[in-house]
Amino acid sequence: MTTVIKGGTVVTADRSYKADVLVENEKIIEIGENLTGDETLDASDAYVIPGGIDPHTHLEMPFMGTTAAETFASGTYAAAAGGTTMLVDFCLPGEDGSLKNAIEAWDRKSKDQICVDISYHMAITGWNETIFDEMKWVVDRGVNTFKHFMAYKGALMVQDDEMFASFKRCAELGAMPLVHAENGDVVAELQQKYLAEGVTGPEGHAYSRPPEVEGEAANRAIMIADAAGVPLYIVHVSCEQAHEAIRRARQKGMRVYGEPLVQHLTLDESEYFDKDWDYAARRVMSPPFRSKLHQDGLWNGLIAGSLQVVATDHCAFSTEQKRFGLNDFTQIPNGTGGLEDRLSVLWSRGVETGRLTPEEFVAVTSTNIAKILNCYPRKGAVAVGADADLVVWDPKASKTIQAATQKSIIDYNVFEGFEVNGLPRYTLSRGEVVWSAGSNVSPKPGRGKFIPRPAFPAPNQALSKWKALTAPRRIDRDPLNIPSGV
Ligand SMILES: NC(=O)NCCC(=O)O
Ligand SMILES: [Zn+2]
Ligand SMILES: [Zn+2]
Repeated sequence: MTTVIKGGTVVTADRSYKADVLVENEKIIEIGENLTGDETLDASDAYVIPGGIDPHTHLEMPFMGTTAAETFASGTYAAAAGGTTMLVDFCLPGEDGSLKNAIEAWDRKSKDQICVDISYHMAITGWNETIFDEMKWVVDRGVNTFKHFMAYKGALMVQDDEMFASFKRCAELGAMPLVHAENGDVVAELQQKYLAEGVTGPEGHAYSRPPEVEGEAANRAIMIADAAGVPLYIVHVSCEQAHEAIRRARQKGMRVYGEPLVQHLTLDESEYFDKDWDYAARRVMSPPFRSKLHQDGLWNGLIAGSLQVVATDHCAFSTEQKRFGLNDFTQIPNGTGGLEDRLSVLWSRGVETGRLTPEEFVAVTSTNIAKILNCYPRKGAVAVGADADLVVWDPKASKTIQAATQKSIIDYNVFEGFEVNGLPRYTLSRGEVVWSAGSNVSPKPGRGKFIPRPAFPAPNQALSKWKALTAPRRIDRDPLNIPSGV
C-alpha cells in the first residue's frame, strides 16, 4: 500500500520546495511532482515537515518519592497529536544501581504502550566497576547517551570525579555525556536558607536556583568534558550564564550542544509569584523559569546556532502530586509538561513572530537532534529512504490550549489559554496516520518501536586526534645547548 502526501510545501532544515511525498512500507520512497498512491493525504496550503523529535522526556519516571503521572501510552499519544513522532526518554537505575536492569525495566514499561517511536538516554547516578562495565552493554544495546545530574543532592546527583570517570568512559565507547547543570550543593544550602526564613511556597524554588548556579555547573561540566576529550550536551539550558558558557566553549572549537525548553522560551519567573499555590506549584521545574532577558538570549541562541534543539523535559505530575510540597517547596515534585504543545507553541511564538524561519523551526525541533543523537537521516529528514515520520503542518489551523481537551492525562497545562496558530493536519509515524485533525484516529498502543542509536565514534575520534596532536609534550634538546649544572 502506498500513500501520497499531495500538494504541500516540503520544508527541511535547509530548504523549502513544492513537492508530493510518496510513502511505502514505513519509508519515503519518492519525492517529486505529480505523484500518485493508493491513498492520498491533502497537504494543500500546508507544509510537509519531518516529525518532531523531543529528546527529553520522563514518562512514568520514579522521582522525588512519587512517579511521573504521564504514561508511555498517554505521553506518546499526546506527542502524536502535537506532531512529535519520536521521543527520547531517560532511564533511571533502580535501587540495585544496574544500568542493564534499568533499560530492561524501561522496555517492560514502554513496549506495549508506545504509540510512536522512542529511544533512551541512560542516567549515571553513581560510579563503580559494574557501571563502568555495563556502559558498554548499554551502548551495544543502542543507547549512546549518558545523563549526569549535577543537582538533586542526596538523590541523583553525581560528584565531579564520578562525572570525569564517566565522561572518559563515554569517550572510549563513542558515546556522549549529557548534563543537568546546576550546582546541587549550593541549591541545597539555598533551599535551607529560604525555608528557615519562612519562604515555604513555590517562589522559594525559583529563589534557591538562581542562574549563577546553572552557569557555574555548565562551565564545570564543559571543563570536565574537555579534559575527558568528549563532546557534551547540556539539557534544559535556561539562562544567559549557561548559554554564555556554551557559546564560549563552541568559540574555542569544543563540541558543546545546548537544549533550551519551549517552557523557558515562553514562560517567565512571574509564574512562581502567582497567589494561587496550585498554579505556581504546577510550574515548579528545574531549572526554574527565568526573566525576559534570559528568554531573549535563548531565542537569539537558536537563531545564532549556539543553541541547537528545543525540547520539553516532559515530566508531568498531577496537582495532587504537586501538593506533596504544600508546606515545603523542596518537596514539590519537579517537572512540567509540554510534549503535546511544543511544536505549536514554538511555531506561534517563533515562526509567527519572525524570530525563526520555517527551516530553522524544522532544524531545532527535529533535524539537529537527529544528527546530534546519531539517528539521522532515518529520523529528522524528508528524504528518500528515511522513515516516513512526517507531519502535514497547517500554519492556518489554530486553537486555544486547554487541559480540558488535551490528550495528556494531566489535569492542567502550563500553556493554558495560549492561542496558537500552526497545528498538525496529519501526523504519520513510519507511514501510518497516527493523528488526523478533526477525526477520531488514535494510534494503537504498542505500535511504536524502540530506535537503537549506535555509538558515534566520529566526533570522539576527531577530538582524540586533535587532542593527541596538540597534547603537551617533552622538547628534545641538543645536549650542547643545555647549560651544564653549576
Ligand atoms: N526538570 C525537572 O524539573 N524535572 C525532571 C527531571 C530533570 O530533568 O531534572
Ligand atoms: Zn534535569
Ligand atoms: Zn529532565
